[in-house]
Amino acid sequence: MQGICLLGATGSIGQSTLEIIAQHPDKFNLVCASAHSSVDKMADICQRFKPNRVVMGTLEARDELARKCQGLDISFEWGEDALADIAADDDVDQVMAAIMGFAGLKPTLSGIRAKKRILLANKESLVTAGQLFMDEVAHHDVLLLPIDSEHNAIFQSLPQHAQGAHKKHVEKLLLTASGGPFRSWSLEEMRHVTPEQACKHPNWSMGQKISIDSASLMNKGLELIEACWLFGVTPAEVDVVVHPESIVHSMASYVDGTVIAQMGNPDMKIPIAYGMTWPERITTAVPALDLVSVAQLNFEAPDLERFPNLQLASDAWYAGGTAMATLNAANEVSVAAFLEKKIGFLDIATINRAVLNQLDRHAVTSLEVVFEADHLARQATANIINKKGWL
Ligand SMILES: NC(=O)C1=CN([C@@H]2O[C@H](COP(=O)(O)OP(=O)(O)OC[C@H]3O[C@@H](n4cnc5c(N)ncnc54)[C@H](OP(=O)(O)O)[C@@H]3O)[C@@H](O)[C@H]2O)C=CC1
Ligand SMILES: CC(=O)[C@@H](O)[C@H](O)COP(=O)(O)O
Ligand SMILES: [Mn+2]
Repeated sequence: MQGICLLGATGSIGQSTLEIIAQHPDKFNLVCASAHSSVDKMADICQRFKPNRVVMGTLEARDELARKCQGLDISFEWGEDALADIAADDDVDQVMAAIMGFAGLKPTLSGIRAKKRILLANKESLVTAGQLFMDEVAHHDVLLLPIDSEHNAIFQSLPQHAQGAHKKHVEKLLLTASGGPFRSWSLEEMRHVTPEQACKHPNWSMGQKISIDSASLMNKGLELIEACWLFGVTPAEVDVVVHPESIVHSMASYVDGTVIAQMGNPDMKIPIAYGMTWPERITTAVPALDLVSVAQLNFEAPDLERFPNLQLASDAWYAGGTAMATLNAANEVSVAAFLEKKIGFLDIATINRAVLNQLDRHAVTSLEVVFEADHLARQATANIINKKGWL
């Protein structure tokens, strides 16, 4: 029986993980769970799964949850320290890192330091603190399994004994991108899109932030950096390929001309279950892929002029140091501003570029340096957004 700590239990990845746990009660036990403010959703989780410990983002949310769950033998906690503590809980074997954004970094590091199996959905933690993150993984000899569908696909497409930094015979990684809801839209058409339109991903049902990132191709930019850290490559060794059907989840291209791909219906329960049971596999209740009904798989090159975020991510990688934390923070703030209808869709990339160019880059010598870069970039982004006529 594997004890699970589910960070971000009320989100999209959280819900899919709970489905896998519910399908296999003989294999998994929800020991700890967290959410930020979704009290009602968390109350349902508590009633259904009866974890030992639950952490909410604020004291108010914790108190409200505790009131709703009276009679349940659960420790109700709140705040950052408690979040880091549940990831290191003695009864936990695996930590599913599924918090949205930079807020996922500290608790994920806590799970690594406690030598738990890490199921990494939260790409922002690896993007912002990549070298430190991977050093901690190596230092604590931790099993890090990528849950992000593309990275999970690459992991499955690499030779069995060539994970991590070793990529014997592998020439390139082929990272697929759906292209998002505006794949074929002109810049003029994208100028006035609403958050509702941008959140309508053609193939995946996901949280708001990652849905906007998919629409602006910042998700692919973050994933490019994520792939570099996970598999020990540079952006020059990763080709982004737009594949509107999201059936091929990514590929590894070998020196002899072989390309190995992982395919499946677009449902996150597949990579989640894979991570939870690797090197074994279990059933997921996801329908088998019917290639005859899919009929066509299309591929095209990404358009960096209409989707400049992808180029910005590559630039940030090559700039190195805190540049990636800066870009990520700028993007988190600009996406939130777009969702609040304070800025337009195309402004996201314009602001991201301005912040990346404006702030100094520093070597990442400690976690504090990353947090400082994140803080400064959030401030700079908010200043740009609040400044009238910033364009
Ligand atoms: N959804 C998907 O299919 C995929 C997601 N990912 C990655 O997984 C992560 C989660 O994505 P997704 O599930 O879509 O996101 P959601 O927005 O659906 O869920 C986010 C979860 O994080 C919690 N949360 C939000 N802000 C904070 C915070 N400041 N502190 C603590 N907890 C917080 C939320 O709690 P509350 O509900 O209370 O707000 C919720 O439980 C992201 O990093 C995303 O990029 C990667 C691949 C695919
Ligand atoms: C499910 C998943 O992993 C998402 O990151 C998904 O890949 C988003 O799709 P695109 O960013 O390719 O549109
Ligand atoms: Mn992905």
